[in-house]
Formats: sequence, structure tokens, C-alpha cells
Amino acid sequence: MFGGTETVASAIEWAMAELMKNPDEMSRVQEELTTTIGGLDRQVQESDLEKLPYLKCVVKETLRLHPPIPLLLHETAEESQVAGFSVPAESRVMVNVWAIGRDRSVWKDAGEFRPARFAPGGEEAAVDFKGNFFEFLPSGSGRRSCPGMYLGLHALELAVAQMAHCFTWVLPGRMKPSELDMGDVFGLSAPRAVRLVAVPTHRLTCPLL
Ligand code: HEM
Repeated sequence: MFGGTETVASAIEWAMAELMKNPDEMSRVQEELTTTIGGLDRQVQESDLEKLPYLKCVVKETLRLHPPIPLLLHETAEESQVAGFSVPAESRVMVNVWAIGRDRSVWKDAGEFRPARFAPGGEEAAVDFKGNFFEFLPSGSGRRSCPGMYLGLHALELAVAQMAHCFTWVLPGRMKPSELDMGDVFGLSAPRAVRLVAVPTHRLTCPLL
């Protein structure tokens, strides 16, 4: 239950928070949605997702900065050498996916939310979720990597697409995007420290139901 629900729920909240903090990115996502869907007179459907490449970059960038499972807990099957250190067999090993995703020696503008890095022509366009790029491991890697990742991605993309397409979002009161608290809580998962509060207004010209 935890693996399939909390991961997706926390990633939806982080994606929306990043889009609220970066209004230009929200506009770009909404523009892609409006163009792909052909206006504002219908909702996003599952079949539209394959035609939304920038939305997929937004989701990828969200999972780079906010992997729902920040630490992978593994055990070595045999003695190994890592960076000149000998690691005995049956050692508990923790892989800090959260820190790797923000490593400045690996990522350009590591702390910035810049989905275009994953777009065609971007410097990280080739990175995927299969666990072969060790600098990007939101679903782990190898035999114990996440078996539900593509289901999770599908749910995540659909939820963000629907929210961005159906509504215009603003922060409550007169809060500026730069004032949005982006702190997280470190544990088994890494949800937002402060829940996202955002005010929607209807954007579509058709009814929601
Ligand atoms: C955005 C969504 C998701 C993310 C980021 C995610 C991430 C992860 C990660 C990092 C692991 C551990 C991999 C490792 O230790 O190397 C994992 C394991 C697992 N996940 Fe997911 N997950 C997601 C969605 C789901 C969904 C939707 C399901 C089921 C419907 C699921 C089922 C599992 C299971 C069963 C494991 C344990 C696999 C094993 O131990 O062999 N996950 N997930």
C-alpha cells in the first residue's frame, strides 16, 4: 500500500509545488496541454499522455529533486570494491538517491527546477527510468528496482496533466512563488514539510463532470 500510494501522492504534491514556484514552467505545461488537446473544451484523457513530452520532463525533473523514496536500503551479495574501499559481503548499504539527484558534480544547475534538461536537445535528454543512469535512480536499479514504476508514472502524469489543464492555480493570499516553502521531511519517504495550499479557478470551457 505504501509503495503504490504514498510515492505517487507525494510526487503529485511536489510536481504541483514546483510548478507553482516556477510559473513559467506552469505556463509551458498548460500551453502544451492546450495545443495538444486542441483548446479548453475537453479534459485530458489517458490517450493524450503520449503526446505531452514536456509534461513528462516536468515529472522527471520533479523525481530528480524529490524522489519519493530518498534512501534505498540494500545488502551486498558478495564482497565488492567501491571507489577504492572494500565492502564485505552481507553489508547493509544505503544509496542516497536524494543527494545523488542534487549532486553539483553531476547535474548542471543542480538545485534549479529545469525540466528542459530532459527534453530533446537538453543535456540529459537520454536519461530514463530504467536504472541504468546511476545519477538518476527514483525507481532504484537492478533486480529489486520498482516493479510498479510505469503504473506510478502513468498515475502521476495523468493527475498533474488534469490539474494543470482544468484549473488556473494561484498561491493563497498575496504569497509570491519565491516565498513558497520547499522544505521536505526526511524519512522512509520525503514529503513536503509544509502541505501545499493552492487556489484553483476553473480554466476549461466545458463542465468538469
Ligand atoms: C512514482 C511512483 C513510484 C516511485 C518513485 C517508486 C519508487 C520505488 C523505489 C525507489 C523502490 C526501491 C527500489 C530499490 O530498493 O532499489 C520501489 C520498490 C517497490 N515498489 Fe515502487 N515506486 C513507485 C510506484 C509504485 C507503484 C505504483 C507500485 C505498485 C503498484 C510500486 C510497488 C513497489 C514494490 C512492490 C517494490 C518492492 C520491489 C522489491 O523489493 O523487489 N511502486 N519503488
